Amino acid sequence: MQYNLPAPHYKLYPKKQLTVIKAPFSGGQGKSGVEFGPEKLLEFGLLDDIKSLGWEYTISDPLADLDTVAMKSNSDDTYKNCKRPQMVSECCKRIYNAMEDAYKNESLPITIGGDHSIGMSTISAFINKHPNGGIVWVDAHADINTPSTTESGNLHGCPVAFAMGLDKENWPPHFKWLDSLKNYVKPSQITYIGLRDVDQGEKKILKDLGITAFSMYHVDKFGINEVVRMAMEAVNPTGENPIHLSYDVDGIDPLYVVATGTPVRGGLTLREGLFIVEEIANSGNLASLDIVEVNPLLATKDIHVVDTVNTGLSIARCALGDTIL
Ligand SMILES: NC(=[NH2+])NCCC[C@H](N)C(=O)O
Ligand SMILES: [Mn+2]
Ligand SMILES: [Mn+2]
Repeated sequence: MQYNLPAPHYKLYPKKQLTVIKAPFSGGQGKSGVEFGPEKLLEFGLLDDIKSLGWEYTISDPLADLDTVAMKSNSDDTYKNCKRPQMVSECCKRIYNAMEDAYKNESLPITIGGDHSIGMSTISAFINKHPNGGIVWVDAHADINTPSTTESGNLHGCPVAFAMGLDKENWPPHFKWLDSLKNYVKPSQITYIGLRDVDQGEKKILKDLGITAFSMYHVDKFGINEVVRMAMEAVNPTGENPIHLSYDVDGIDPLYVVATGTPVRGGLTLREGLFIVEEIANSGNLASLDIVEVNPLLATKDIHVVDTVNTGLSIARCALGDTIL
């Protein structure tokens, strides 16, 4: 006997077409290796997984002609506290355009990183395509520092603030293109799951703006099923609006995801992490997906790379309709 449960479906993509956007990018933080994330996900079989779930794919490689190594070593590329704004801006603009093209072709964009600074483009592109959409951001971190609050100066800790237009007076001038977009993400349009390392300045922003956020405490208190239900209700009260899922693999506990730049203990179990994705697939509203912060160089043992990359692949498969039964 099997219970009749909701199943994955895709209201926005009846033709089951998707675009893999490669974002081999590490300029939003200091460690090297996260630029090899996309390559590893592909090497471990992302495209076969996609095909076997009945999707057709195209690949978009918007950074292909950039010398990101040279860009990263350019020591002039700082603005006030922010590290590498020119590089981050140039790469993010290209990823924004790649997202826009995918949406235009009715092809589900899956952006594979690379560090999470690219989230500023993916959630901006999403909200400009779907002004009533909702964003679910799975992460140990809130990534909502502004140029004024960031302590590290790493822009992968700031993408949400940029996409919301916060602290514009202090933006590096390179981010003009983002400023000229029609829509910013509104506080009611984003929710977090998995938080456990939030900076003081970020806590104040979350509180002041009234952003719905579910930390690991909430997951323990209510259970993942209820947290996902509340999160979906917060950003998509009618249940009809498109959803963007921005998935930082460090949302999942470092027991499963070792090879990532800013691991924090006490995270989601692998199953909790995948359940979030399954529920979004079951809603029928998935519009786009990011999988970021896989850093294959940050592992002392091969098995750690295997675990981390396979976690990334599992996220992709759950999003695309894989089910256990
Ligand atoms: N995408 C990430 N892994 N972000 C980590 C951010 C850590 C810290 N809050 C910072 O702003 O530097
Ligand atoms: Mn994170
Ligand atoms: Mn993140």
